[in-house]
Amino acid sequence: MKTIEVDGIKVRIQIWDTAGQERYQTITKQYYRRAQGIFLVYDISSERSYQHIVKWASDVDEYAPDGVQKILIGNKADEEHKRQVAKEQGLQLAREYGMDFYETSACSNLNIKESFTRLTELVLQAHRKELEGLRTATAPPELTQLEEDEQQTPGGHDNPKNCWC
Ligand SMILES: Nc1nc2c(ncn2[C@@H]2O[C@H](COP(=O)(O)OP(=O)(O)OP(=O)(O)O)[C@@H](O)[C@H]2O)c(=O)[nH]1
Repeated sequence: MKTIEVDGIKVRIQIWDTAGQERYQTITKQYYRRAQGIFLVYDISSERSYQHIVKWASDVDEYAPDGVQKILIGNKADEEHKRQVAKEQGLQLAREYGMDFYETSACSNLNIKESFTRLTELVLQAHRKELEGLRTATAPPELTQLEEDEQQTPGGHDNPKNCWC
């Protein structure tokens, strides 16, 4: 559990680290079910881990709820001398999936806070949109009509021709 502040709001996030190994896959899939945000992480010093992202992404599509927010991460950015995956490859893949992308380092604390803050922001935004959708769908018809009429009124108080008093 971690509390972080996003847009002045204190948000308590619960972080789960799934096992990457194949033999734990049955358990891993259960983590997806209630996730609101997911980091897909590869290791910039391992081309193989980058290739594996396709598999992770398809599992997420299959098992995570619709509307889950995702960010692609290239970790171990401190290991530049061992780099096998160019930053542009990460950016390209993230673009294909429509995700944000960060290169991070858990060792040198590069972009760790930034990526968690961004994912939390995306989850909050999605949650707000969902609430807004529900609010509109359940608003009484008269209220909806009134709101639409108000929006169509040109000028408002500054326009004497449209004065309602
Ligand atoms: N240099 C470097 N090493 C890292 C970094 N992050 C993790 N490691 C090392 O990479 C190894 C694997 O880290 P884990 O956190 O166990 O990786 P994981 O993906 O959770 O592994 P699984 O649980 O097996 O899926 C450990 O030796 C870590 O110390 C990083 O940013 N830079």
